[in-house]
Amino acid sequence: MSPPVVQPPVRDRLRIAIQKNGRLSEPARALLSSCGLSWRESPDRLFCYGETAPVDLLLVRDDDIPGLITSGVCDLGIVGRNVLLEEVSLADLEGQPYNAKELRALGFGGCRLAIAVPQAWTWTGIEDLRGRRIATSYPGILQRWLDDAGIDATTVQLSGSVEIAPRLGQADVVCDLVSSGATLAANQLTPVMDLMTSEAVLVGTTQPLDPARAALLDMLLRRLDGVLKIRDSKLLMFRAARTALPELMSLLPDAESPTVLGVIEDDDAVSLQTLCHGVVTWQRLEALQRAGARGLMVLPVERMLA
Ligand SMILES: Nc1ncnc2c1ncn2[C@@H]1O[C@H](COP(=O)(O)OP(=O)(O)OP(=O)(O)O)[C@@H](O)[C@H]1O
Ligand SMILES: O=P(O)(O)OC[C@H]1O[C@H](OP(=O)(O)OP(=O)(O)O)[C@H](O)[C@@H]1O
Ligand SMILES: [Mg+2]
Repeated sequence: MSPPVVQPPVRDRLRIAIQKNGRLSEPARALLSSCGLSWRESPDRLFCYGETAPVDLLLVRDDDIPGLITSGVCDLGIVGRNVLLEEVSLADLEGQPYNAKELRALGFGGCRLAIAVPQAWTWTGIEDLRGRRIATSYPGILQRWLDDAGIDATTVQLSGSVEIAPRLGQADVVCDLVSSGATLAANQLTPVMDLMTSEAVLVGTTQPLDPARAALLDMLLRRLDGVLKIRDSKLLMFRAARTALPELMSLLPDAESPTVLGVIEDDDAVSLQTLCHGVVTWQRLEALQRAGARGLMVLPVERMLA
């Protein structure tokens, strides 16, 4: 007799997969903490039980995150867009649909996936890749990009240290992640074309969630939107002559709905407060001061709910 099929119990807690060790681990945790989540560490440090909300964390290799979501083991994940797009591309090349998608871009882990060629080459354009061997850890993204461009080339799949492949004679060029460009330069390579720009993204399933988890996801997205919106925002306050307002406003193109208040016993003066979404540098403050602003104050914004 075959063993009975055991259905997994219905989960009423949300489960988020993040990278265990690596570039995205700390910023991902910090972002979720700033959404009011906290966890109890388990002895194995692989599963963290949500304390302030029924939202648990799973700590894994980043490559495993998309699969954990498509298989329904986790509801959400934080991973580089490059990793998600690779899985989407591989499914697409096989004519399969993919049931996970990017829900939010998170503004950290920025890098790009680029083609880089030996510095000795004179690069004339994408046609130069025809018939070449390209080393990469992203065969799916690369293949789709080559197909779109109608270029026939050979992919040499490597899981790391891709930049060394041309020097070892394994490949002619590389297709790898670039941030500062230091690794390429150290290997005498020059970036010539970008396939994509990447940053950490929140990934979720395209399948409907049960009502309990759907409500938790809604709550998390609302908090996340509030955090992302104000992350680089500051509350700016100053006083000025009423007549100086037009010039001052022209210096604040990123100011959101400024509030202008009257000043007691000075009809010609106003007090202004506004949310600035760009970075408020000393140079900006000095420009405002030259235009007549006085008593300038820049205040951090801790939370915002639309
Ligand atoms: N040099 C870089 N600068 C900025 N972001 C990067 C850089 N390299 C990679 N990233 C981004 O950070 C993500 C994680 O990079 P990391 O090197 O930690 O991954 P990994 O070695 O594959 O980790 P894991 O052990 O979890 O598999 C990448 O998928 C990419 O989105
Ligand atoms: O442009 P740069 O700032 O030099 O960064 C790019 C390098 O960073 C990543 O490698 P990582 O350091 O994670 O090593 P690995 O991929 O071999 O694990 C990426 O794979 C590149 O090799
Ligand atoms: Mg990885």
